[in-house]
This record gives sequence, structure tokens and C-alpha cells, in this order.
Amino acid sequence: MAQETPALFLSQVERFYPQADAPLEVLRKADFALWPGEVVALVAPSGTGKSTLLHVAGLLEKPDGGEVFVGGLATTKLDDKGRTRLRRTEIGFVYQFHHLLPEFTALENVVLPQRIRGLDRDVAEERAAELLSFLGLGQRLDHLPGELSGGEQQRVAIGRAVANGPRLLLADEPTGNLDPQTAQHVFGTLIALARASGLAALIATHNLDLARKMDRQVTIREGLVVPLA
Ligand SMILES: Nc1ncnc2c1ncn2[C@@H]1O[C@H](COP(=O)(O)OP(=O)(O)OP(=O)(O)O)[C@@H](O)[C@H]1O
Repeated sequence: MAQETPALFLSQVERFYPQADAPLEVLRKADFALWPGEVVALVAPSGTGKSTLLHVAGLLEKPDGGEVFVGGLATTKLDDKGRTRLRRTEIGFVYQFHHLLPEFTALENVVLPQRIRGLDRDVAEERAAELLSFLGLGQRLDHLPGELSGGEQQRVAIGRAVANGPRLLLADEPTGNLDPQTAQHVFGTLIALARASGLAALIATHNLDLARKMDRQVTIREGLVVPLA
């Protein structure tokens, strides 16, 4: 059987921030592989580097050393255009606050990234409707974000993040502003989506109950990505 390619592979990744005395070493030769269909929780105390890791993995920041592979492709030598293209097609982001466009319906919010990528309106609308139905929002396609509950808005944000069929989903506290039951529901749909599509997800969260429902839990210790004890 052919060896599967990781959706994300961090190899010896380093990230330093300048400081008055010695640089702050947030990532020190960190290794991490995320496999297709896997949903992994990133649980670590505040200030240990979760956002830094997500930014490096999402090609928003370049590492100071090491290599970031997305779908087997080395990314550090790509120019800005190449990185942006890869980010648009291969990576989806979900944040704590959904940042949906308020004047656009749920459907349009999921259509838009596909149109930016150049897809025909009909194709984009069909895919958006299919995705939102999968996320349990089939009856809410024409609602504006302001007419949706917090959990529904966050599910639209997940739909938008995966609209272009990325292989990798990166989420920073995606349910941080939801009540526990709604958070659980949103996570449930996210995990189901990964199972159904082979999407790999790395989800930073402080919620240990939700983290335990994921396939694996990792943390950042002394600049390395290690299993959560
Ligand atoms: N641009 C920057 N310049 C200097 N230091 C930074 C910069 N960004 C982050 N840091 C520092 O790097 C460390 C890791 O920050 P990061 O935001 O990745 O932590 P985090 O684990 O996501 O924290 P939180 O859970 O509070 O969001 C922190 O000590 C932070 O102060």
C-alpha cells in the first residue's frame, strides 16, 4: 500500500521572537504530523505558542528554521503568491469569532470563497447548500448571520472554511464563545465533517472535555509539540 501523505508535517520548526536580552524561543525544532481524517486537539497554557503554531502551520508566518509541508509540499521556499495560493486551496481557518459577512446570507458566505477561487456561481451554490445541509443548516440557507444563533453562525464559519475542499483545517478556540452544549454540537459536526471528507483538523482549545473527544491531544512543552499527558 502506498504511504499516506500527512496533511500537515512540521519538521524541526523554529520560531523566535526578538526580546531585549535573548530571543524568546516559542518553537524549538518542533516536529508534528497531522494525518488525513484526523482531528487533533492542541491544549496548552496561555502564552506557550498555540497561535504561533497555528500561524506557522497556516502559512501566515514563516518559521525561523525547519520546514512546513502541506500535503507533502515544502512551503518555506515558496514566494508570497505561492503561499497565498496554497493557503486558499489547501487550508481552512476557523476563529473564535466567526467574522461572517453580516449583509450576506449563510449560503452566500459559503459561496464567496469559492467564487474568489473562480468557481461558477451554480457550482458554488450547490456545494454551499450541500455543505450547510451536512452541518445541519439546510433550513437556514437564506438567513443573515444576525438571524442565526451563535452555534449556527459558527457552523456557517466552518462551512466557509471548508468550502474549497481544503485538506487542512486550523481552528483557534472555535467554540470559545459558545455555551458547553452548543460547543459540543459544533465540535460534533466538525468531527463528522472530517470523517466524511478526509479533512485533517488541528484545533486549539482550552476545553478539556471537548479535547478528549478528538482523536489525539497534543500540547506545547519547551517549544516542542508533544502528546498531552
Ligand atoms: N509578534 C510577537 N512578538 C513578540 N512576542 C510574541 C509575538 N507573538 C507572540 N509572542 C509571544 O510568544 C509567546 C507565544 O504566543 P502565542 O500567542 O503563540 O501563545 P498562545 O499559546 O496562543 O496563547 P493564548 O492561549 O493566550 O492565546 C507569548 O509569550 C507571546 O507573548
